[in-house]
Amino acid sequence: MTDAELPVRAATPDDFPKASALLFGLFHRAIDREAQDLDRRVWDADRTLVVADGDEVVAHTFAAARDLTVPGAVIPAAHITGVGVAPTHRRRGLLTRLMRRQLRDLRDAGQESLAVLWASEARIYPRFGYGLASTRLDLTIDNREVRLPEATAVGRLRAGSPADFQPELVKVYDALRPERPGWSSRDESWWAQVLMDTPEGRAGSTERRVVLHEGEGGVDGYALWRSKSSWSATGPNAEVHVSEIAAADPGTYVALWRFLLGIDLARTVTYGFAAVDDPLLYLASDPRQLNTHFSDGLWARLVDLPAALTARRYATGVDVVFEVSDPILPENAGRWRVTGGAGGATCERTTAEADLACDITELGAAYLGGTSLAALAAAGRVRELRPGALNPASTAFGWHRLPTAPEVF
Ligand SMILES: CC(=O)SCCNC(=O)CCNC(=O)[C@H](O)C(C)(C)COP(=O)(O)OP(=O)(O)OC[C@H]1O[C@@H](n2cnc3c(N)ncnc32)[C@H](O)[C@@H]1OP(=O)(O)O
Repeated sequence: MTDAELPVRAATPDDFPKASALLFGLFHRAIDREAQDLDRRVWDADRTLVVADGDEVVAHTFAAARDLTVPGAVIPAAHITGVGVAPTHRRRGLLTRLMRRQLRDLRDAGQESLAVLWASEARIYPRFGYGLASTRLDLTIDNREVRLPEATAVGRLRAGSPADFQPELVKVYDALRPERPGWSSRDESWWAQVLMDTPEGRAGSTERRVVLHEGEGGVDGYALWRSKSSWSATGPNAEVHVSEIAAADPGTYVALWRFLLGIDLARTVTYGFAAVDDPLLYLASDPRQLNTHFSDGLWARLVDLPAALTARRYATGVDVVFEVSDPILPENAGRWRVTGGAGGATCERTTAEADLACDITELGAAYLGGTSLAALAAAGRVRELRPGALNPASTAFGWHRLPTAPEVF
C-alpha cells in the first residue's frame, strides 16, 4: 500500500502504546514510563486519529476536550496535541490528511466551535487555518539587575511540594481562569500533566516546588518553580526556573516575584510564559533587564465561524460584514455579519456588501483579542473593502488585556 492509500482512522485504546512511542521518538525523548502513564490519563481514543502502516502507528493527532477562556466567556475548545508523523512517512501528505479529517470531524460533532494548539514549529499550522492568537515573552533575568517595589500584600508565603498544596493551586487557578483569555480548564488528569515531575524530565534540576501566598482571605497566589545548581569561578550561579505564576492581585504578584528573584545562591531566573503586557514589565526597576525574548503561544482555528463569533464578547459595539475564505471547511466561507458588543453578539449570513475580507486564519488570529485586525491589515492579510470599516472593527475585536496561555499542552 502506498502512503496515499493508508487510511486515516479513528484510534482504538490498543493504539496508545505505539502512538506514545511514536511521539517520544519524534520529540527526541527517551521513553519515560511515568510520563507515558500520565499521558494515558488524558488521552481519549474517541478523540484521536491515527494512520497505521501494517502494525505500526505512523501518524497521530489528538483533540483534547477542555474549556478555554476567550474574551468575555469560557467556551469548549478542542485542544489539539500529539501531532506527529513517523520520519519514514514524512512529507507525503499524512499531516495534511489528518488535519483536514480532524477539522471535519470536529465540525460535524458540533461540540466545539474553536480548536487551539501549541506549534512545535510555527510554520506548520497556518495552512490549516490556525492563526497566531496569543504571544508570550520568555524572560531570562539576572536577579542582581532587577529591583521590585516593596510587597504591599499583607500575607505570608508557604513553601512545599505540589502534592502538599494541590487543592490550593486548583482553587486559585479556577478563581482566576474565567477572566484570563488563553487559560484552559484542568481536570485532575490535566493537573497531573501540568505538575508532572519525572526524574527524566528534570534534566538535572530539583523536583518541582510550590510557593503559596496566603492573604487575609486565604490563598490568593502561587508560583511553581524548580532550580539547578551551578557554581562559577566567582561564586554561586544557580538558576531558578519558574513554570507558572498566578496571583489574584498586584500585591500578591509582587510578593511572589520578590520571593523568586530573591532566592539565595541563584543568579538567573527564567520564566517562559510572561504576557506581552505582563505587569512585571511595569514593576521591574529596569524592564530591559528582564531580557525578553518574544515567541508565539496559542494558535487558534475557527471550526464553526458563526458559533465562535457569537460565543465571545467584544470590547466595543461592533457591526461589520466579513467576506471569509475557508478552503478546508467551506461552511465557514462567505459573507458574515457580526453585530453586538460587550453584552453579546450575533453572527449571521448576509448578502450585504462586505466591509472586510480575510481568510479564516486571520479570524483565528484575532479571536482571543490579542492580534488586531488592523495589524493583520497592515500585513496585507485583512483587506478593508469599505473605507473606515477597519479601525472600529479592530477595536471591537480587541480586549483590555492580551491573551496569555500558561501551559504548553
Ligand atoms: C500541535 C502539535 O502537536 S505540534 C507537534 C508537531 N509535530 C512535530 O513537530 C513532530 C515532528 N514532525 C512531524 O511529525 C512531521 O514532520 C509533521 C507532523 C510536522 C509534518 O508531517 P508531514 O506528514 O510530513 O506533513 P505533510 O506531508 O502533510 O506536509 C504538508 C505541508 O506542510 C509542510 N510542512 C510540514 N511540516 C513542516 C515543517 N516542520 N516545517 C515547514 N513546513 C512543513 C510540508 O512541506 C508540506 O508543504 P507543501 O504542501 O507545500 O509541500
